[in-house]
Amino acid sequence: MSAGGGAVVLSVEGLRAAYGRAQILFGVDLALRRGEVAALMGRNGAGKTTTLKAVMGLVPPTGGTVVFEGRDVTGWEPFRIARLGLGYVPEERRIFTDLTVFENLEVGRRPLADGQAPWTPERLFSIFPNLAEMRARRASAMSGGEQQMLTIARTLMGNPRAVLLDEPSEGLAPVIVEQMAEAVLRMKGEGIAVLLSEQNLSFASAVADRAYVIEKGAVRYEGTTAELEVRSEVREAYLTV
Ligand SMILES: Nc1ncnc2c1ncn2[C@@H]1O[C@H](COP(=O)(O)OP(=O)(O)OP(=O)(O)O)[C@@H](O)[C@H]1O
Repeated sequence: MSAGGGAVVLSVEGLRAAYGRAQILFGVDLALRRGEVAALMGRNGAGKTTTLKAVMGLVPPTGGTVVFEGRDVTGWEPFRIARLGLGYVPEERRIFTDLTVFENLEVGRRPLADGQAPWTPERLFSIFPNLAEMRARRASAMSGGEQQMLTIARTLMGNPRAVLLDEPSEGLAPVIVEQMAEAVLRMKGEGIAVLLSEQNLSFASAVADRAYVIEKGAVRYEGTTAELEVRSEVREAYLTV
């Protein structure tokens, strides 16, 4: 599938996945271009999380292809895909609660790919200023939203070129949602391509250039988030409850 614009970093074609006998994805097509933020939208149970997991190899694809930076990684083990430079931040937080913010970041450090400026805790603190203020704090003493930011920051310590973010705004207080949006935009500013799953159109519009709307395991609509704002019939069909 051609996405137009910049070079395609991640290309997903006809992706199928199932949990046992329950088929969930029926051929998902999407592309993420270099340096863009794209939103994967859809109602609860539409298949957003399953799409991200199937891309990452956490759920084995039963059909279709996942190509990352020109390499067919379909069904590879997740750690191998991550090593190629595709980061993944699940909905549930993955941090060490007994470690401080700074220590959690250090634990995430990975050797970098050729020619990339490596992330350091100091560089990350400029993207996540709220984490800078609590660098010596144990993660167990942080709010859920702060832990979510730390999870993202720790993923960046692995120097990914693209990141999959599963529902980054879910369950966060409005002020933290704003900080999260700023952090996503700063990631984009650093040249990292981001594919995030999202139910909330206002968050998606704030951060994403384009949106894919998924329902019953297939993409039903693709367009800019600005277009989605005015296409009420699409929102009513696939987004509003
Ligand atoms: N481990 C699992 N075993 C069986 N079915 C599952 C499993 N995980 C998810 N499902 C089912 O797959 C479908 C898609 O779920 P998925 O989590 O991908 O949706 P989603 O769009 O991310 O929604 P949500 O916003 O609720 O996370 C749902 O019907 C869900 O019940």
